[in-house]
Amino acid sequence: MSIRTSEWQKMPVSLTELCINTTLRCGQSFRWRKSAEGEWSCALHGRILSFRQDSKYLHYRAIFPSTSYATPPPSNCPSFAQAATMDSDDTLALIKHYFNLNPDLTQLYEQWASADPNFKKRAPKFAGIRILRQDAWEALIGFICSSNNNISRISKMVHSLCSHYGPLIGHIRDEAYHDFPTPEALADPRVEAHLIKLGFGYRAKYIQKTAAIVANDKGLDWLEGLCNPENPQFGKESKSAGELVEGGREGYRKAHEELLALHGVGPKVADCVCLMGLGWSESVPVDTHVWQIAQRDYRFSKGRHSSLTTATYMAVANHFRGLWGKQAGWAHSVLFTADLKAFSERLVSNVQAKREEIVVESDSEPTNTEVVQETIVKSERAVRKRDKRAAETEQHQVLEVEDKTTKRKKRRRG
Ligand SMILES: Nc1nc2[nH]c(O)nc2c(=O)[nH]1
Repeated sequence: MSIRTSEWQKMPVSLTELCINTTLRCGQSFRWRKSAEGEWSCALHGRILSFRQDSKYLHYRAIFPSTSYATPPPSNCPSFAQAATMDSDDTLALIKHYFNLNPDLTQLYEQWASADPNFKKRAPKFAGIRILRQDAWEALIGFICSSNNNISRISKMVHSLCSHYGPLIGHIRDEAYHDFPTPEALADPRVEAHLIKLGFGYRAKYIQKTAAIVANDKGLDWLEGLCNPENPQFGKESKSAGELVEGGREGYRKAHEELLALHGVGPKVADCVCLMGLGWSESVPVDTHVWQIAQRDYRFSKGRHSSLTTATYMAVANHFRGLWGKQAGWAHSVLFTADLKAFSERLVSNVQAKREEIVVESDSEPTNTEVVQETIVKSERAVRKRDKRAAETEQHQVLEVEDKTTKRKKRRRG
């Protein structure tokens, strides 16, 4: 496959408004790869996008496959449906959309800091953390992979999904870049067994079943129709508001509720999809980090909210919405990112807040507490039972492997 590479271009943007080193690796999108030369790359909407950043500019380049694809691009692929050629290059529009560059982050920071003394104290100054506007489908599958998982393992899983099931776009320095797979590509019943072999555990079934619902039953338009009408998907800006879900709090609630019906989607996963894939900026995903922040800094450790039940999940999210306003999801991601171990030394808060000893490491295997908390907040009993059985099966498989390995070692030792 031959490729066509555009020249490097640049657009002015300050690090306070956007920092790609933070935004691309803080647990929102799991597909960006950074080269030894400091270049970030990912296949997006039928091209490979690459970025470098300095204090004044975001430098970008797009690599397009030539018109002769090894396999024809699927017309139903969210990325390919609007894939551009170099001749109709919409790369700048895609970048502005993807990085969600309209909201003024400096102004938002001031608003959050004046409403919330804890935000003022803890938030890293000039961090440039923005909420990405990802394709709804990619966000849905990425966050199904995220359940009881850490960022580096989620990234490996998503990379594996793309390289096995996504269309090949091209290579950079011999490294292959695939776009995100279509719902149809993941809906085949054989996908589940293959993903189990690839190490997805109980998430394999969720991915295949959710893909089958989207591909065969509800359709991608249904999923994309759950978007905030103020923040439609890339290339769908012209859709009339009547065809989309209503805006405001009701629209967000409806989108959240509909997502909960899918396999592998609990309240936290649904909120991540609402925030990062559907443009509902008031959505606040309450995971272990956010729950610990709420306990440590917002008096959620005592009384009726001492454990993360569904009611507590709602109370925490509503508390933050009341405090931070319409873009509460953006504010949450600043504190969430500052709490990740990978960032805790690099992002220094206003008062150089010393790290707490009990930081949950995002890049380590989930602790029992994390697993239990994610299970508790599943809203339906049936979902809870199904999850537990699946998790136990995975645990059994792990134990079986460990058991066999121990026996083998013992035998070798004689
Ligand atoms: N509350 C949040 N949970 C997350 N998990 C994940 O992978 N990313 C996030 C996030 O931004 N917020």
